[in-house]
Amino acid sequence: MDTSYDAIVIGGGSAGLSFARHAAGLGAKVALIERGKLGGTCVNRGCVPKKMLWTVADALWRAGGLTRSGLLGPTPQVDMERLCAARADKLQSIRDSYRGKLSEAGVTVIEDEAAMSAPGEVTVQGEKLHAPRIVLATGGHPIRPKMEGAELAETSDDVLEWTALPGSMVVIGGGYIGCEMAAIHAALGARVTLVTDTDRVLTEFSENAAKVGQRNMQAQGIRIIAGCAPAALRAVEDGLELALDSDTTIRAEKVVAATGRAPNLGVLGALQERVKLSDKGVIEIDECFETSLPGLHAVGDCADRLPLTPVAVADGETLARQLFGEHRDPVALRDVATTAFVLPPVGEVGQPAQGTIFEEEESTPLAAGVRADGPQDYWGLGGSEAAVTSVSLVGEGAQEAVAWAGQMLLHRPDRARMLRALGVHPTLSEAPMG
Ligand SMILES: Cc1cc2nc3c(=O)[nH]c(=O)nc-3n(C[C@H](O)[C@H](O)[C@H](O)COP(=O)(O)OP(=O)(O)OC[C@H]3O[C@@H](n4cnc5c(N)ncnc54)[C@H](O)[C@@H]3O)c2cc1C
Ligand SMILES: NC(=O)c1ccc[n+]([C@@H]2O[C@H](COP(=O)([O-])OP(=O)(O)OC[C@H]3O[C@@H](n4cnc5c(N)ncnc54)[C@H](O)[C@@H]3O)[C@@H](O)[C@H]2O)c1
Repeated sequence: MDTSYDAIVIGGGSAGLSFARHAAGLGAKVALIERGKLGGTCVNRGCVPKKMLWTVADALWRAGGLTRSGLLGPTPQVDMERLCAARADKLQSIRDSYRGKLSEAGVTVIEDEAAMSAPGEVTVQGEKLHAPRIVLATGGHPIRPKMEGAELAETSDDVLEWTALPGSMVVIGGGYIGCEMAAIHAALGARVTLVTDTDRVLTEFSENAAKVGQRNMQAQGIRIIAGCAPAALRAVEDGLELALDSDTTIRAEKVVAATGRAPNLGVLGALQERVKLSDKGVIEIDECFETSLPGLHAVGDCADRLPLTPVAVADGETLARQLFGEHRDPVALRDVATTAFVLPPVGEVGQPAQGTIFEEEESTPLAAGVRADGPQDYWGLGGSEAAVTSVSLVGEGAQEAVAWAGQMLLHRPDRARMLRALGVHPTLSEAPMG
């Protein structure tokens, strides 16, 4: 094994893969070290398997809502064996494609656990490797709530490997993961309760969009208990019992903790003392993704950016260009579009905290896919008449539309200019034009 490189990247997820391929493409000699499966969280236990489940859940949910509009026939059933096989094939094909791209780019891939042994030095498989630039792209892991019996709860890592669907489940946490897991499994037929310690779900989104999202989840049959941090979890004969307080308990087959994630920092060993963390507990970085330890960079979920795949991928490429090509500024986080895959999705881009200048709730049922019992749609524009700075959407297709809305926001349009583009009728896009 070669022991000297221009850069060593630890972690083969979205950020690490992007850095390695781009740095090697710019002529650098790069080693990538991954202890698990190539592709990391997004490919193996995040976005991709989640979206596969969501797609099946969405189809069932749509079909259910269309019976009153005349869609009849046998109710579709989920065959978990087929779904798991399709998932395994899909994930393997993505991993294979990454492996091919790394090999084409000339990246040395080492599949084992890496540890930093000194600045500029990484130990793997008993060998010491050296590089003037070490890049941490180690991602994160789910954290459990502080309560008695928390170890009995499963996490999104487990849920995305389930081979059978539960009849009932409690989800703790009302963030992206909690809401997505709740909406998907409710559509797949489980009786779902979501318990969160905040006063509403999806607090990362603007209040009114999130409230519409929450009402849609309730309309799906999900029981939402807000403002509550459960006290204890214990095993009972037919499943689990979650104590909300001293008097109230809920029983369910499965309990899922979706109470946040923390960065994987074990790789730092004794060097951790020299690497500054932000208030959020992730690695603090400067404009060049450099940590407080010179020559050590961090990208993706372990760093203080936004824990989203497109950001991890863009930051990996930006750092590669900064180190081995021409300087490029990191993408501005204010312009990153995002979506919670509930039913229908809640999407947002920009800075909604700057105030709302236009809102419409419950647009025509036609826009909601001709469902007689259509869920509520929502359209919100934020900013000022002179400069629209955010778009919030709830409705079918919001996950696609919000990205294009983000393209418009890059040009900082005034409201009149933004509304000059007509929406397509009958779709979610036409609401703010009317
Ligand atoms: C359930 C779920 C759903 C999600 N859905 C979406 C979505 O729809 N859209 C979206 O944009 N984002 C989504 N995300 C977030 C997205 O998955 C992450 O932002 C992204 O995967 C982060 O990539 P990363 O490269 O920083 O980290 P990771 O993908 O976590 O990669 C880090 C890698 O480092 C490896 N590693 C760690 N320590 C070591 C070590 N010491 N030695 C060697 N290797 C090591 C790990 O094995 C891992 O493979 C989701 C996340 C979850 C959990
Ligand atoms: N669709 C997507 O793009 C997508 C999907 C999944 C995850 N992600 C990314 O992953 C990140 C992590 O997601 P997440 O949902 O794990 O974390 P999160 O921090 O967004 O949500 C955690 C939720 O759990 C609640 N909570 C924490 N402790 C609790 C307790 N003891 N009792 C009750 N509630 C409690 C919090 O108030 C919060 O609502 C997100 O910020 C997001 O960037 C993105």
